[in-house]
Amino acid sequence: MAQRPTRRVFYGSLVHATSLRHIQACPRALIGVSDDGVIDWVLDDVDSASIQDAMISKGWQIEDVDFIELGFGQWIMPGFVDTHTHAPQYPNMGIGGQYELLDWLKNVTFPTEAKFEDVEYAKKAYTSVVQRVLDCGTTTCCYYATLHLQATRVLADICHAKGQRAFIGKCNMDRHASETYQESSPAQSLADTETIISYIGSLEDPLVQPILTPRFAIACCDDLLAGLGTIASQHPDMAIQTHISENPSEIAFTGELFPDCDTYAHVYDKFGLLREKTILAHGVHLKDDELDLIKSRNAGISHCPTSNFHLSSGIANVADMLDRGIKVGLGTDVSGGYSPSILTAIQHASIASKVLAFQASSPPDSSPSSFSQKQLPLSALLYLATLGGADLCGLSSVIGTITPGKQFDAILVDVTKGGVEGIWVEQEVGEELGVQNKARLLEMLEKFLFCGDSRNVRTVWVKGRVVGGAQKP
Ligand SMILES: O=c1[nH]c(=O)c2nc[nH]c2[nH]1
Ligand SMILES: [Zn+2]
Repeated sequence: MAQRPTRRVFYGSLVHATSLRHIQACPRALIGVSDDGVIDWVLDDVDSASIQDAMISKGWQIEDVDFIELGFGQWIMPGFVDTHTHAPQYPNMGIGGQYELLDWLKNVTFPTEAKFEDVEYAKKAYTSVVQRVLDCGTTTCCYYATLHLQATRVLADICHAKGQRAFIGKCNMDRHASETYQESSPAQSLADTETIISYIGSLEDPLVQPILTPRFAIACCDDLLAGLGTIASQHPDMAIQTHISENPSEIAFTGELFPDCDTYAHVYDKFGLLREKTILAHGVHLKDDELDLIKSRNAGISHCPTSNFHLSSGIANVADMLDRGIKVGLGTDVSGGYSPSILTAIQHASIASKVLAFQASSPPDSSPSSFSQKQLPLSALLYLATLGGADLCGLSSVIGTITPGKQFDAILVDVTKGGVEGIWVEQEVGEELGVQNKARLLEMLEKFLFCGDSRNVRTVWVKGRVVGGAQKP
């Protein structure tokens, strides 16, 4: 029996942000994806009559491939990268907004996370969390788990089985949490960290990687942070995630606990935890010298605007970070944030930048290369949600754009009525998408980013494998 072809060719629109300032919109692209999930070639503007010839020019025959033709109002774009979320907090989404951070942790979050001691509960909860995140179009996700070793294994197993690209972190937290939800000692925390690193390695899945996860400086004693610094030095390529400078009371308490450190960022630096692939969530109140330090260490920020608004933390000055050349990605930060979708983070990142712009006391920098005191353009929003997030995680050569040699982590978006009932886009009589109307494609993209939801995310691929979406083929 003839083998089913697994090479795929897509014909239709392609949209991606290749930099903070540039969106490439190709209304009639032809994309060849190899059977190993790697993008083999991309042709920018192909007339429908020339498809066969174009494929032959790449050495591909139409009979040997799955050929997928997109309709009007549909396009391929890179999957989203969520650079900061808490898998065990999904049961709490939408509640607790009356609190600020430290009370919210005590009253809402720690009691919920404590339930993940029960492995059966973890299996049920994490199975639905990971599928929900995938269906939102998030192909790469940086997950905080809880402090529990077994439940963290479960989260890694589920990402592995479902095919999500994921960073999985067992939380380190040996103080200032609660009697029933706190690790017993730094030694225990470090031993469990070594165990989870080995366990995730044993899955032999390049998509699923461990990430060191000191919860935040308040929750880790000096010995624990020092031990994590040692583990980090033994694994120079491993990613690290933590929280920084989210809320004034948190910053003040951190200062009391680490009187020898000039700033919050210096605490992590002192213990060797500030380096390339260190993902610092929030960074709402960072000072100049901290930003300099973060930049000099090549670490970056996960901007979590939904959470920053919901827990009344403040507004992170992303434009300033970008002007300084600091890496920035977006994070949903569920359940400080109340949405699992990066689309919501995009919308709130836009609002946050507008609020800062209209509150600014001086006129914006007139240089076109500066983002400061200006609203973030669509290109920057899309970049943060895709390639910027990938860069923060050390994956910019692997994912984040639809480029030959990268892996096909992508979503098929549909903003037509055929996709979902509602608003959306009507094709005008005689209207075709071609090079002459890229603007129409960009308008549809904008509509999706600001009013879309998971119903518009029709299919989701990670490394060429279908892993989610509203209408999986
Ligand atoms: O938004 C946050 N969510 C958390 O779970 C957390 N823990 C420490 N600091 C935190 N901030
Ligand atoms: Zn968080």
